[in-house]
Amino acid sequence: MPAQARFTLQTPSRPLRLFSELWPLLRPYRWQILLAFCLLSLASAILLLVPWAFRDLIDQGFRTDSATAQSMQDINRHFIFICGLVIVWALIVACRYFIVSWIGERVTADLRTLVYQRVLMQSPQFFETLQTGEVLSRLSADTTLIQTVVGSSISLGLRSLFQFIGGMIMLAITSWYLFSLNLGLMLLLTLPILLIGRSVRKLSRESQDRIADSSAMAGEILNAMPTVQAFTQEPRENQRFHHSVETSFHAAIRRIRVRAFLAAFVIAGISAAIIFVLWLGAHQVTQGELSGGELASFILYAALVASSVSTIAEVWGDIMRAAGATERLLELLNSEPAIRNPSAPMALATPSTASIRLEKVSFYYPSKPDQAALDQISLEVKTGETVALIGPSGAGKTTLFQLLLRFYDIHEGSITINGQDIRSLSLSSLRNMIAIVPQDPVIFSANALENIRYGRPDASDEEIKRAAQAAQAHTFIEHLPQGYNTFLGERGTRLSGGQRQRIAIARAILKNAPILLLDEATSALDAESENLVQQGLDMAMQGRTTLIIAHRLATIQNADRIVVLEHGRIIETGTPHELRRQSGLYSRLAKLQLDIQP
Ligand SMILES: Nc1ncnc2c1ncn2[C@@H]1O[C@H](COP(=O)(O)OP(=O)(O)OP(=O)(O)O)[C@@H](O)[C@H]1O
Repeated sequence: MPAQARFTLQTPSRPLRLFSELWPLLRPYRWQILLAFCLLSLASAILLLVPWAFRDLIDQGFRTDSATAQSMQDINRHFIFICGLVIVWALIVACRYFIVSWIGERVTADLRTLVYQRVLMQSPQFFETLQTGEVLSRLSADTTLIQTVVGSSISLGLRSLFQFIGGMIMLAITSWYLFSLNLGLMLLLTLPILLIGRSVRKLSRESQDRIADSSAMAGEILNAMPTVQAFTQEPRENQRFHHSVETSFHAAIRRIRVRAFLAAFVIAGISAAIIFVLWLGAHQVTQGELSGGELASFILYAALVASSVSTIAEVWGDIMRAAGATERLLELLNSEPAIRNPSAPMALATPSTASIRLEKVSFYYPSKPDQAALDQISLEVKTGETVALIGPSGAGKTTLFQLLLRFYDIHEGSITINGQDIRSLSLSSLRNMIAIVPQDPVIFSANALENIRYGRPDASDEEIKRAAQAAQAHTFIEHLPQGYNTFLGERGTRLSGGQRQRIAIARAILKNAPILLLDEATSALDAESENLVQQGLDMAMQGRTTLIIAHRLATIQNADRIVVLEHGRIIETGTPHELRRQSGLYSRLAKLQLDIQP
């Protein structure tokens, strides 16, 4: 998919702003966050005490003038104190690690659920521009990045920040002169680090986008394997995927190169500054301006500060990377569905019966704004009536079904069910009134029982079997290796086209909705099964308002009325008998299809 066609939405681009947008996700765990923060502060404080204890150990414990039993005891006491500090520190670190990782996992799980919920709310228009593979990549790769940051990098960064601040304070206490020199040099280094960090973020978003591209491509091809193999396009698809993977590799390498440079810059710059300051410190000791213990603790604090800075730089890179991922997830999370529930939905007037009325309906697909898919369509279908829609391919028959289900909103006119505009009903009550057998039925990777139950989740096994019998699916299901418990394979790959259609019909019959939409429901059946299924459908249609799309006219001879569509307009309407007598499209088709003598 070309980059410009990808679904995009304006989101704030500053990393900290992005994280503040994540705050609603973190808020439920604020007590855990507070606890982690306390443990973090405590661990950092303890770590900062260690060089202090060493200073005392060197300056008091190693005094050459008093190698007595007393000084040995002092040394032992100092060592026991340091050991105790380290053990407490280790325990606190373990607790903090557990809590912070827990928060990371929890927030990621919540984020995945939220994004998925949001995606399921979207109308078909959304999926025309965003490939499923890309959504999957955002759900897995992007959320994993955020998990890394929330579950480890932030705590690492905070710990380093505490150590950095604490270390700087201790440096200042130990030797103000050396400290101010150190600080000046470090400030000089900050600006370039921030600038490089910014470019890491841009490159990171780029790299995640390229990964999503290749996932989207793989998703599409894996769904179309039989076609790929039938056209022997495997080498081409391999090549295309290879190219896409290479592009994402190069995008990742560009990011890694900048990060590597950032790491080298930080380590070299900070170390050089510290070595320079230590060199000055060593001179001070020889001149008696600083004690040996003070220089030793200064060295330890400086090492602590240096390692904190390099961790902060590393974490900053991670945060920039995750900011790119957050941006992409927020796009999904903030995307408003094109079709929304009305703010105050009307209750259904009569939920068990339905009459449909279309008045001067015009509709343009969003991707074809200049070409009307339906043009000034007016049609009334009374309760219990069966109306067949026929017409050449592309006439707008399926579109009409999509509009009844409110997958898209019309541009002109109105669609009412029982006199209520469908835009005033909640999406669920509207769609609960309609059972559809689509052109290309979907079979889920579950057994036959569960696949039919999709029509009505609370249906009993008995009801499911009755629906299957009505749809002429019972016999073939019974002959499957484990009968109704047979796993039907992903997307029903273990079923024939006709069998898939019969499962879909059973599902629609089970739903028991007042409106039945059949989109070429029997097109994949042989004449004999078609006849049988037709009987099932005839039963299902009884008392229901039915719209049938059919190319084979033989299947709609019992319809109350036939509506002929062409180029999005109704060109003929009447009973099969009436239309036969006119010299329009229907009678021409009927001559071709129905009058053929064997
Ligand atoms: N999602 C879409 N985006 C843009 N245009 C679309 C979309 N779906 C259908 N169309 C266009 O709208 C017109 C009507 O399509 P529709 O699927 O309703 O035809 P149909 O009568 O059901 O055809 P068929 O008998 O082949 O199923 C066609 O020109 C088609 O190209």
